[in-house]
Amino acid sequence: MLKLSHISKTFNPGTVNEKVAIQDLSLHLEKGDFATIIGSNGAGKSTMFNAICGDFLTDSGSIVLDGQDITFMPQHVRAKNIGRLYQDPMRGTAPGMTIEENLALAAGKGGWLSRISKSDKERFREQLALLDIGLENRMNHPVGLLSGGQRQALTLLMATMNPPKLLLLDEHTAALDPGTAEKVLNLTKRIVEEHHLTCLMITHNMQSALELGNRILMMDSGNIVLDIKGEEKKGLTVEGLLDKFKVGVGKKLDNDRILLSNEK
Ligand SMILES: Nc1ncnc2c1ncn2[C@@H]1O[C@H](COP(=O)(O)OP(=O)(O)OP(=O)(O)O)[C@@H](O)[C@H]1O
Repeated sequence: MLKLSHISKTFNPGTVNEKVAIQDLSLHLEKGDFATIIGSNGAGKSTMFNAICGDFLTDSGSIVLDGQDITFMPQHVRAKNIGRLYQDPMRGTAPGMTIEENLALAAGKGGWLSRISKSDKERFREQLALLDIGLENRMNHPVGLLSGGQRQALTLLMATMNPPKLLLLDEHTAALDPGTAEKVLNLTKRIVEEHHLTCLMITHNMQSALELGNRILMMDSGNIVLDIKGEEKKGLTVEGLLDKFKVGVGKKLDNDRILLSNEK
């Protein structure tokens, strides 16, 4: 479903601010793969997502999504097949518009909000009810009034309403309190399974990295240094995961958000 072949990206080349963010990175995701990604600060995790989404063109390598070479495809065209959630719950929804209007946009009704039919409304209500956070009774409320967790749940629903070929989750629960984060993670798991989505999820939470998905990718210095799946993933503990990183990379996983979250 996704094939990154030898992609590289250096920011500000030839200047004092030159930074090699991605270096000869290759990754092959099968349809339905759900890989969690962990790595040190500045390892290139978000940059890899930006490269996939077409925020910039990579310096070298190719990106193939579902058999189609998208290496030079403009960002807005790729966006039709790629859903993305960010850490900031304020991104991905229009705060001044109602829940119903936001859903209509996600459903592809464009600017024609007057086209929301009775059956659309019913469908939206049913989908919101599945989130199980009471949003189905607040369809006419502006999204700006929702809490961070409610907004992330809604963004997740919107990003997967027309199931994307690839779902990219960039620490999408990091800004939420632990209880809400767990709810949104459970919801993520359910939606990904229901639609058999191919998904990449960056997280600093080692436990989530272990519990969700079928693969764990570890990144360091602009590359994927470990790809853990199958038998190797089964029964792995947080300590075991951190040990693997230390042995594989030759240093401790160094991420300030892991330290702040009181994990090892
Ligand atoms: N647009 C840019 N211009 C210059 N440097 C950039 C740009 N985007 C990213 N970088 C640099 O590239 C490196 C990789 O950044 P990236 O955000 O991908 O790391 P990350 O693994 O997501 O880190 P974190 O866990 O801290 O979010 C960093 O050194 C970062 O400062």
